[in-house]
Amino acid sequence: MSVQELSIIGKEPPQNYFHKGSDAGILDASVPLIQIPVVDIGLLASPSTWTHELHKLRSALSSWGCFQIVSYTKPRRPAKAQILAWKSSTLRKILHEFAMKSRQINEILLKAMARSLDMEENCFLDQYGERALVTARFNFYPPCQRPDQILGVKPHADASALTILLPDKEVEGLQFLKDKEWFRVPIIPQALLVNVGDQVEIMSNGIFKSPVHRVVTNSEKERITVAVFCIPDSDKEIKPADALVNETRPRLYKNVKDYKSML
Ligand SMILES: O=C(O)CCC(=O)C(=O)O
Ligand SMILES: [Fe+2]
Repeated sequence: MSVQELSIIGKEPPQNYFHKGSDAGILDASVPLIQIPVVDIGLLASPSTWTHELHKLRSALSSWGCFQIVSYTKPRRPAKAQILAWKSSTLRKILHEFAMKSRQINEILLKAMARSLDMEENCFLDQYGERALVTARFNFYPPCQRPDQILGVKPHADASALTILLPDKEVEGLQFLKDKEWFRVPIIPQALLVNVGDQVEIMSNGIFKSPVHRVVTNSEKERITVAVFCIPDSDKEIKPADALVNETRPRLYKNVKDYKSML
């Protein structure tokens, strides 16, 4: 029987679902809120508006490794793809549009991240390659009777370059680890959550952190999220950008290739 079915009939999940880490038995859904900025992706598009957003981006990524994005400032003309996304009705079409949009967001953000470190804007994107992969994972967390002992997802860091998460509109659950403490992500309507994955940590020579995160469960409500993993071309060598290696900041990572399958 699946955990979803067990949850419906009110039974506990098998033992391997019980959290056994150092904070086992005290899983806390009410940890402090994360202090990360909301970046307006529309403002990242032009030199006249990007300075403040780049500053926020750099500080969020070097401390937390994540931030939220919104698009309050609309592009001058809505892209055709955007209009299509509203109108299309089948999951296949919507998912395709979402993947395409995620690819664009990934590109805009990798350029902005390079600029925020005063580097040439294609520094990260060039490593990314032409045959990059966008994979989406649907996460369904059924209500769980033992939220104090059972995690939805165990602590991990993502193997992607960037991860773009479409959070649940009503139910919190995602938490990030910083300085050995857990912080929860609030629900911000219309926002996407972006976190750095291991491969951007490598490219940035450790300046941007790939944060450890986990998902706690809820006793009453189910939670659904879609995680989009942006993954570099498996033929491309990923390495710390030359401009970020110097005498004061030695190279911290070896070159990696097809990193996702190395794990
Ligand atoms: O569901 C979430 O909030 C996050 C899921 C996650 O971390 C993952 O799929 O890698
Ligand atoms: Fe994750």
